Amino acid sequence: MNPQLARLAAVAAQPSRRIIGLMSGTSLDGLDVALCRCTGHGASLHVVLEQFATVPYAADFQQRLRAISQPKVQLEDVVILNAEVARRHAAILLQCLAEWGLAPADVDVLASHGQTIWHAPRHQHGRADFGHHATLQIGDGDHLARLTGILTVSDFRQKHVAAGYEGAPLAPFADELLFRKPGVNRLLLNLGGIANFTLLPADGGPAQATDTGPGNTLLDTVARQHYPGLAYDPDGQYAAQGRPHAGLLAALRSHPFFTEPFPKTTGPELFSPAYLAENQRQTNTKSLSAPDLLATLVELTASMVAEAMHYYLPPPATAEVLVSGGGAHNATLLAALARHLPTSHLRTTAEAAVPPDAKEAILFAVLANETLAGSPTLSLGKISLPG
Ligand SMILES: Nc1ncnc2c1ncn2[C@@H]1O[C@H](COP(=O)(O)OP(=O)(O)OP(=O)(O)O)[C@@H](O)[C@H]1O
Ligand SMILES: CC(=O)N[C@H]1[C@@H]2OC[C@@H](O2)[C@@H](O)[C@@H]1O[C@H](C)C(=O)O
Repeated sequence: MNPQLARLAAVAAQPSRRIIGLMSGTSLDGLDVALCRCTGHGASLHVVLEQFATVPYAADFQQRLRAISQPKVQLEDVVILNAEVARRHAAILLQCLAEWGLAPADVDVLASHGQTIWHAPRHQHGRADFGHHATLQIGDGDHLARLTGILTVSDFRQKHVAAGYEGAPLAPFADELLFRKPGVNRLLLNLGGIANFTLLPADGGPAQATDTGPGNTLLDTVARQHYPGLAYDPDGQYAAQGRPHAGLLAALRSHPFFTEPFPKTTGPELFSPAYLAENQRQTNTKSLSAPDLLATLVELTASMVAEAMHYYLPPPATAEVLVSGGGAHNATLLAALARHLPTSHLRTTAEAAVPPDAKEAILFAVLANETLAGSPTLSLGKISLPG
């Protein structure tokens, strides 16, 4: 037997595994690296976050990732970035390990999401010649395994798509294991580039999950355009100085995504700078001040989260809302959510001992753990041997 297969079987049979989750999300801000100790699996899973870092991308690399997530690109650029994302992620990971005083041999498994460059659920591509969902993440797992020497599980979304789902959100698989609290409606709200949530019903019913629309992606676009040198609106301070523009908000809310049935997923392909610019053109709001624009977008994100939540949990039902993702730092966005969800209790996932910035990277560590050690009904991801 190939000794690497024996090692794979041994890691899968261990009572616990040290797994590094890597997540690069739709905000393109950097790579989240979560070193997790995963003990057990399924209902008996216990996860301890041993280390966490977000390593920001250099501006030029960020710009190239943004440029590749466009409808028309040079195929060669995609091919090269597939290898380059993996190489950069491997270098970042090795750097983190060195800073944490660890060697690759101290880690059992690498769980890598890669970078989504295009997400095409059926409702979004609408093609008559292909009636299925599709999505593409780059940053190849074989490169990661070879460059780090660590057994790698990657490309988690394709099996979900093959099974007839949209490839996202994958969060409910881990949210179920990490956050279920009997007798309480728990809503795990992730405010990344795109906003998505998992509802874990109080009655023990199945987890429900959906994307709700933009999270920070358009807020970041406006911050970058109007405040040179800023990547986002720090703590929502500029949005707090503005007032939502009712006409623009109504136009933004008229996007067909918002009338698609739940559950649904999307990406920055749809909620792009072009969508914002076109709605500003139609509503004569091109000269709206940056604070007013930001306030309008905060209102869009918050109202769409509330609308989706109320679809699954009509008032007066209440929920404990546990927020994660970078949007958890945007005080203006959190205040808008609190206004739209007056009967719910808004907290961050820190409430359940999961740091909000680390949650998505932990998710992929959990998914890899389940693939290796858990039930065969949830074996997402491809396995790459390092040799
Ligand atoms: N201090 C802060 N104030 C306001 N916003 C912030 C702050 N810190 C981070 N953010 C926002 O969070 C974003 C990054 O969030 P996160 O890393 O959760 O997104 P992501 O994982 O890339 O997205 P997704 O979950 O959609 O894939 C930043 O682009 C910014 O908009
Ligand atoms: C296709 C894709 O990359 N989707 C991401 C994105 O970022 C947030 C939201 O849209 C969510 O649906 C998903 O990520 C999380 C980790 C998920 O799958 O649960």
